[in-house]
Amino acid sequence: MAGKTQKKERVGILGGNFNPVHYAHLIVASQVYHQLKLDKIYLMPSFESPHVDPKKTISASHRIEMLKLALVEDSSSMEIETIEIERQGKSYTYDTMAELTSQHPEKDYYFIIGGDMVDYLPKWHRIDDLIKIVQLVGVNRPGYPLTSDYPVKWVEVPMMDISSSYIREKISTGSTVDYLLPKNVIDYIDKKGLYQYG
Ligand SMILES: Nc1ncnc2c1ncn2[C@@H]1O[C@H](COP(=O)(O)OP(=O)(O)OP(=O)(O)O)[C@@H](O)[C@H]1O
Ligand SMILES: O=C(O)c1ccc[n+]([C@@H]2O[C@H](COP(=O)([O-])O)[C@@H](O)[C@H]2O)c1
Repeated sequence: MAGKTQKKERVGILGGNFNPVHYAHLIVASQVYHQLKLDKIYLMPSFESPHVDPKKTISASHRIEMLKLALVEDSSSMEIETIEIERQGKSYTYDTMAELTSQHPEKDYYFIIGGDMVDYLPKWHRIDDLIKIVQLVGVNRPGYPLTSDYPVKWVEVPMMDISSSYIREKISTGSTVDYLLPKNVIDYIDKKGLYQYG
């Protein structure tokens, strides 16, 4: 229609290793989706998170399977973005978001990070370019302050001291992880014998 500007779609991206996905990831994604009134949220598994030892990460196919299981009940607001898995190599967020923003100029991107990650922003690859193409969204995480020298939009989520490393450690010592992640993901981990040895 002449003279009418199309409203840009507002898309949130929660990047991570998801090794494995847990309820804090899902709650963070859902809270940001609702509080910022976004149109969609993508959970984006990294092939190799820049600050994570690749030896401690299981295969991308297992991580994607677990994400699919976690989203079976909510595929309307949340989806999986596999661009970094397909690209392989180190998953630098600037590289990914530059590719996505040039493929989708009709979208505005909100890149979500937990409070623990905010501290590391000065070390991120091309951070000064990244903040020109996405809006960073920070969510609180127990033990981390809600401040940054970068333009971070803060969203308050219920505090949850849950992490993938805690879950991996509990599984390797035979302790329960019930209610920390979806039951169908726990069943998958059991069936495939994942994380048994730390
Ligand atoms: N409990 C939590 N509260 C807030 N943010 C979280 C929480 N757990 C993870 N996140 C955020 O989700 C994103 C993806 O996290 P990631 O997949 O690395 O999980 P993790 O639980 O931090 O893993 P690990 O314990 O292996 O480091 C990151 O931005 C991280 O800060
Ligand atoms: O681009 C970077 O330099 C960079 C450095 C650290 C982390 N990231 C991204 O931040 C997200 C969360 O990282 P992590 O280590 O918690 O999996 C994930 O998408 C990573 O690719 C990106």
